Amino acid sequence: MKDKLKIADKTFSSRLFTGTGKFSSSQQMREAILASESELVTVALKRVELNNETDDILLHLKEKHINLLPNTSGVRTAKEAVFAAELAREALATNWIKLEIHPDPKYFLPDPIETLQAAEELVKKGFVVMPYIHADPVLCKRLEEVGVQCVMPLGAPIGSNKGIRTFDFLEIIIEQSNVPVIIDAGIGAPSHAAYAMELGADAVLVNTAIAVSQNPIEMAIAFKKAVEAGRIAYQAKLAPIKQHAEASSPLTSFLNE
Ligand SMILES: CC(=O)[C@@H](O)[C@H](O)COP(=O)(O)O
Repeated sequence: MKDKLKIADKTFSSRLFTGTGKFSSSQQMREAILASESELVTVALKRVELNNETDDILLHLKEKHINLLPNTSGVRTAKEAVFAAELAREALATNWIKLEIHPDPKYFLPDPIETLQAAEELVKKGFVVMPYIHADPVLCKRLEEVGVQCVMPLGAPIGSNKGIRTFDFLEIIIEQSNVPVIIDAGIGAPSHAAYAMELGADAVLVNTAIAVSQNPIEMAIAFKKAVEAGRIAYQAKLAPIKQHAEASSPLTSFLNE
């Protein structure tokens, strides 16, 4: 029995969210996403033809269980992000928006000031805001205060596949958060995703590691299983880490007899 994740008015059975970039074809993207059993799939507004019902990407994602999550990737300011979100709401009939403001072309690191400003405005306009941010516990609290529905701190830079490099700060964010924490970006292997879930993340978002794999469908299945395993381990509570060795079976009574 899988436990469910609730964000705003939606409930998810899968805690693996996926992206749509970097696949070698739309058909391959579709097959990998179906194999992942992901129910929340992010699409870059700049990549889809919003007013075209036959847009290739949208057409390949037309499934009852798939919720599309438009993202604002490509915008540089809060003003541009709000404009992009409004366009997406009108064209895709969803008030959900993944807020991404990363003007820096080398590391794509999110701009915290523009993100907070845009989040506040979008919440006031009735959006369910899912902000992509650095693993900054203070910013997470500020975003929560303005009414975002979750936070999406990065594990490592987008597309770097480096894994959970922000570990210490993610732990604080998870400890303090009153909204779901979704670890986004830089997750390069199923083991990274399992680790994120063992830490107590509510979900993870993975794109590059699945899309650029030599076999994206098999990799999507591996990520699905890793996320499930990590979640079960988190719920079962991991054994505490000890500084010294501790025998796994009792030695004393055997030696004393
Ligand atoms: C913020 C952003 O763009 C990420 O959601 C990205 O789509 C996923 O990151 P990876 O490509 O590193 O998995």
